[in-house]
Amino acid sequence: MTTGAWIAIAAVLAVLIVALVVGAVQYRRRQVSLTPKSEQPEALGEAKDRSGGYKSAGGFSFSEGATATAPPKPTPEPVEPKVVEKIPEPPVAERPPVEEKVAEPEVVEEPVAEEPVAEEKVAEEKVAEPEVVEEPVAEEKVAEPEVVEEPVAEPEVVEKPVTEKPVVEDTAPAVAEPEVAAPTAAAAPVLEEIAPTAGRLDRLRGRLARSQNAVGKSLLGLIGGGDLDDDAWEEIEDTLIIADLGSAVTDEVVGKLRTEIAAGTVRTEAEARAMLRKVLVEALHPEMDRSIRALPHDATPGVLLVVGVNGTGKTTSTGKLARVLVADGRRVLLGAADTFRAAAADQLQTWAERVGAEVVRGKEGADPAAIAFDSVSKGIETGVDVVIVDTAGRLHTKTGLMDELGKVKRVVEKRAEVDEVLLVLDATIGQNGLVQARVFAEVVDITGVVLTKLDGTAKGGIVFQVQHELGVPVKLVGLGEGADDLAPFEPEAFVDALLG
Ligand SMILES: Nc1nc2c(ncn2[C@@H]2O[C@H](COP(=O)(O)OP(=O)(O)OP(=O)(O)O)[C@@H](O)[C@H]2O)c(=O)[nH]1
Repeated sequence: MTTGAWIAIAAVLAVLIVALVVGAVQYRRRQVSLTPKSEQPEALGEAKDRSGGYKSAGGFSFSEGATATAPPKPTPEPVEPKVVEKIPEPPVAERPPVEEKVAEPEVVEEPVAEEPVAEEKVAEEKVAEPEVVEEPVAEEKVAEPEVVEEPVAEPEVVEKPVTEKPVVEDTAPAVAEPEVAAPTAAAAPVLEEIAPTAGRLDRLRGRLARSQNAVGKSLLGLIGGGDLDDDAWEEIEDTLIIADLGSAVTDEVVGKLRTEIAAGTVRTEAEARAMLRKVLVEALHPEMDRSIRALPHDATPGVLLVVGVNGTGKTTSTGKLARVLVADGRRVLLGAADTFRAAAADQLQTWAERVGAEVVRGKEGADPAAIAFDSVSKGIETGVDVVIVDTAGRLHTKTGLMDELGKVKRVVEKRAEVDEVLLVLDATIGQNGLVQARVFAEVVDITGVVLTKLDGTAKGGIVFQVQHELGVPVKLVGLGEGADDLAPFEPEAFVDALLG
């Protein structure tokens, strides 16, 4: 080979070596530049912020609790022994998926996982380790069927549990059953978009108007019709009674209307309308504080108890309220203390998952007070802004209710002050709702009322009566089965809807 040929080969080799070196350097650079990204993916940041993106402009009014209900108690450390015993022990197996932890670092699940089935431990221990989302045990199987029926309002909800809980293999030892954890572990929670909370009552007003402004129209027709004789006044009274205002409020309203008419200030239809509006708004006591005491204070979360008879819309209203709070940027924990119906906890859990709230639940039949206690304990431990406890509302006997509900409140107060006790009433049952309200009011200090199903009745007048009877404000109204069909109650807007 000639010298020239050698030189050519050497040159080619040199070029190859240089190319290899450059290639290696670039490859390493790429590796290095990828690392930091993988360590802090932006997506994670978003997932961690459960309420990010859901900020709302307002509409609902939240405040700090403090004075309304029973004054905070000293907080004795030891938990009631009974409570402890009933607390359902979470099977270690139920651990939530890894992604969940990523999305919600504060979530309690971690500690739970490390916990053996140490039920016999001391009370305090349990208190400190609320079992998040688990309930194996045979009883659950029995309750299975209910799960299927429950998700009336949210089809997707239903599917999860159903799919994951294949009619429980009757034989296997329930305790180890993984299906129990299914709903929790059920895939990465897809946070839903929450409808703007501002101006909700206005937006939902049509639903009220549809069913109720017949009342307003008839009143306007009578009052704006000129001279009012006794028959006309009687008809006005009947209209108000039929609309469920009750005799006391009806008397009050009619009395004021008579005074106004006698003063001769009402000469036109517009004036009649303005006068009627004023009298009805006054009867709704617009001066009452309707803010929801859900904000944290004194380093503890706001604590709300939601009470009411089963079927009135307690769980649904709890879920809707959680959505509003999350939309307001709050971290929410829901306590499924309605252990009377197996599906109720699943239902609540689904509501929570849809907005990224935490849940504390126990198995069916567990002591509601224990779950309520654990919920508040966990809420304090994880530093959430508000804990909402959905209670069971069996109304078998007044005594039973007294015992159960009274105990729930007492036990919760060992950990934190109860800021708000919301009584959920179904507007469609009219007078019966009032009877229920009286019973509950005797058991716990109701601080506010949530009137549901106002979209399905022409008897919105129950609002007047409930406030008059209980002396507490209607704070929220349910206007549909949709997840965001909950609105703050505003007397003026309500009367406007009534008058059409
Ligand atoms: N139309 C209408 N339906 C409502 C409203 N609020 C709740 N509901 C429906 O009422 C039914 C009962 O609601 P739940 O929340 O399960 O009632 P609950 O009081 O928790 O009953 P339990 O879970 O048995 O304790 C469900 O079908 C809800 O969708 C409302 O404002 N309007």
